[in-house]
Amino acid sequence: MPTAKYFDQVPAFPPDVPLASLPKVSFPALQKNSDAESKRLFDACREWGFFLLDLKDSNEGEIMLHDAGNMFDLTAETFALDQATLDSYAYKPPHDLTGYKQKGKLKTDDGKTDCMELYSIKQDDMLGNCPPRMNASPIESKRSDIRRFIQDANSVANVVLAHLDKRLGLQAGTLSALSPLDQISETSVRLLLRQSQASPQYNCISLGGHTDIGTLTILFNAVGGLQILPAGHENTMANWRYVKPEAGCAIVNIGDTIVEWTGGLLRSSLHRVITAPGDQALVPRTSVAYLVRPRSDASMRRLHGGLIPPVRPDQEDELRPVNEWAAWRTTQIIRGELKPHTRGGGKALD
Ligand SMILES: O=C(O)CCC(=O)C(=O)O
Ligand SMILES: [Fe+2]
Repeated sequence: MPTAKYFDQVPAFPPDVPLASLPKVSFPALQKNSDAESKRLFDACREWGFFLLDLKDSNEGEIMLHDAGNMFDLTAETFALDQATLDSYAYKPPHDLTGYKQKGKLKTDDGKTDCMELYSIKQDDMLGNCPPRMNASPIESKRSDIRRFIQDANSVANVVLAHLDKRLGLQAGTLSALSPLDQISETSVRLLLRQSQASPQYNCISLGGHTDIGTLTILFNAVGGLQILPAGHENTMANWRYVKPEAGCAIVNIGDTIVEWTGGLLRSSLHRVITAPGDQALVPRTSVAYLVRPRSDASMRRLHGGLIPPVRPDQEDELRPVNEWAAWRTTQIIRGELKPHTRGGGKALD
């Protein structure tokens, strides 16, 4: 998450909860093109589909952490608005996910409903790639901070994508060219709030199990509650593992789109948010996510080259445009016709 300042404001993460042993990848080492760090990144994307990205000791990384702090402050300001005002910016699923989602709109794995408030901000709106939308007032007044967060998060994402290009044996720049800042996409900044609980219900699912639909996600949080279901494990309460947020680190995860593009080589892991552990449940839980989606004219078709296995004669190539595929998948999940599960992590070509 952001800087240590935000960790100092919340109770400590308890020592006695089951943790996902996520690899921690050094951003400055990736910037210096360390081959060992690049390999660790790739292995993490295949095994877990998740890793901690340590942004400290890098100028660009420290700026990113500062930007994320601004987004934390924006999250607090936005959700402090009264309910009627927030409701006037309500999102319109499945095609327009920009705006406010109140709690209780989504089904969780246990048949109940979620308790997470979300506000999605459209990248194209902030960058001027589309006619401006009217957002809640704290967002309107912080357009330049949001723009800076987007630009810096996009640069961080591109460092990660460049290493994935290299490890996959794709031509340099292949993945970043599929989500450039100057082209229309569904990329968004998502502000999330789980309110505090006076008498915590530790088994309460705040946001149901899902995989992220896009390319990759850069997530910042200071309070725990994010959990991953490790690959090969049945979806039972006992099998989920907490991710422990660390000061100076972002949490990065691979989305379904890269799984499709790589023929299942990289993993998109099932994750969810549950009540924060220990005393952390007593304070509001804020998170900020930069959700990278491909440019709207891209397709879900498998990429060619390098380690990516070609489509076999018994397989059907996925040819749908990215947004059509995303709307189809979102609708299927909302209707309960598809149960999200971990995807990818398959074998590479030798
Ligand atoms: O709040 C979190 O830690 C995770 C949120 C998440 O998974 C999402 O927004 O897709
Ligand atoms: Fe997610």
